[in-house]
Amino acid sequence: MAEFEEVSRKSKLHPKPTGLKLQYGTAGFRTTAKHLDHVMFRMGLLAVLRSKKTRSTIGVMVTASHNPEDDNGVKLIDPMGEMVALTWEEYASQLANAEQEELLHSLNDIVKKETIDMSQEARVIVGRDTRPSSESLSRAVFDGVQCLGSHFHDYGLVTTPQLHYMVYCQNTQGSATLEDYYKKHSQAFLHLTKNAPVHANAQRRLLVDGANGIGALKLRELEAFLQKQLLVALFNDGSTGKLNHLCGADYVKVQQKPPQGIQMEVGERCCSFDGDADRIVYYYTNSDGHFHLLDGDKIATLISTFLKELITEAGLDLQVAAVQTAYANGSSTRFLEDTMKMTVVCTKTGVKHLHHAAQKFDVGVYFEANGHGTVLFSRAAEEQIHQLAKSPDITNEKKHAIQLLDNTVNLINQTVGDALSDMLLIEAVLAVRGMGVQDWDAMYTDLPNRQLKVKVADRRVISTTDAERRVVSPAGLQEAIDKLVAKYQQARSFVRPSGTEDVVRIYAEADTQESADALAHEVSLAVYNLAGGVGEEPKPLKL
Ligand SMILES: CC(=O)N[C@H]1[C@@H](OP(=O)(O)O)O[C@H](CO)[C@@H](O)[C@@H]1O
Ligand SMILES: [Mg+2]
Repeated sequence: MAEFEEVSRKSKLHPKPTGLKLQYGTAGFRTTAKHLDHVMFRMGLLAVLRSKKTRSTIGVMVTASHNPEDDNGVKLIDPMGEMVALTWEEYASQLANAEQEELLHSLNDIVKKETIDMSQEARVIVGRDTRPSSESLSRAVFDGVQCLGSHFHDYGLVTTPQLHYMVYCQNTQGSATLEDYYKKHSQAFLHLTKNAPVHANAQRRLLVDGANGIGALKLRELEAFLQKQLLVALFNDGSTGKLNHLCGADYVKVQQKPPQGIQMEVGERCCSFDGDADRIVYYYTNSDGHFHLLDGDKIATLISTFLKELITEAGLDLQVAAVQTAYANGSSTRFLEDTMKMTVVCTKTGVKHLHHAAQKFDVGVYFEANGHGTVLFSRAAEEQIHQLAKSPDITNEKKHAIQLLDNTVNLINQTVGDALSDMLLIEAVLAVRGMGVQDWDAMYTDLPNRQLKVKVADRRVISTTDAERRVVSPAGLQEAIDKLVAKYQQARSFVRPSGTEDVVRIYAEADTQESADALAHEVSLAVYNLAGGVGEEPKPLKL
């Protein structure tokens, strides 16, 4: 095709290392930054095709989220701000893996399969995180877009959820600025909190660990819109430390300890973002120095309880459901089902699965235990809420509830989990309900748990079923896990191959930390022995 002449020329400037194979994984491509230039160029090309196909603006985000600073990655964003459709993930892998001389063929193949009208206009928007490699990698994306004769707009440094939101706005309102994003979310926050009770616990400042990343920069920008209604003390703002190094949401969740670089007093409310600010976890230490983590499960519980109460108070008939993965703490599932009488759905790991499951309800609250999540309102539910909020003839009590609910809808970034918007929502709920972080923590007590990783020769030998909660192959592994679990009280364990790292993940929970650690270790030995472990045999954990 004539359109591809320029691609042929330019692609030589972005050569693919021969033989390198990459997969569009759970959250896009992710690997060491030096292997990604050709991938970025090609994702620029693919974004143009996707834009032509959908006749909409498509987003390309350059980030590797919580990975180390030297890694990078790229995620594609579909027209309504959601993650790119599954078939296009496959095209992405196909295009990224085509050897240099196969590139045009591969491109043509996608054009044919998708019957793309190449004369259709395309528009691509691009954003990036603060990694040193991100700027030049985003230039490779621009090159890809331009050599198919298309336009791009560079949003520069933005969080992943901000770019998702920009894509959504471009395709619904025709324009989008970061200022719109800050105004919309901060106004909803201010409306929600303006009449909140003055409560000693809720008044204190919030300590934020910015993971030395983009979230820190963008929090500073957001702060200017908050009229001092939220006092933020920002740590790990990127001025000295390394991105995600000994800090950030992933570190805090997996290590179950505070990040370095934060100065927290007993009982102070703290939170951590991850490297692209699409995850958040909260924590505090109590007077005996004990660290308390309030992860995605606790966040989901706080938010769904709040929404459910407001919906009831407003007299609306809307079903609130929670969507979790197997990593959700068993106590949270029990609390939601038994105490809150809510429908709880369990999906496979990866937010796209949770997002799709949440779309099936009037109000779907979805969170991964690691702190990535948001709330989805069906179009009809949102419409009902907005209409009732405008209605003049309702009681004062209902009016109060519906206005809170209406502002809550406006505060939520429904396109994807968003650390900034989730943070404002949590802060608003705590303020409105006059709750401190300990009150929130006391809603239920987490079962002690442990996550481990085991390296095996080929993690694909492990296949799972029942939303990854049971192993199908290799033979005997599930039976071994069942036997080990039966030795402990309130125990649960499962294993699955990671979608982002070359490891098998082990999860265990039980009535005590000792039991959870012992179970996790025994299950990792079973994996090592039955699924082709490599390297040293897993050792017991030292407490
Ligand atoms: C246990 C865990 O936290 N897994 C993470 C991790 O996936 P794995 O497939 O487990 O590597 O990265 C995903 C992308 O960020 C995230 O969606 C998921 O929750
Ligand atoms: Mg992230």
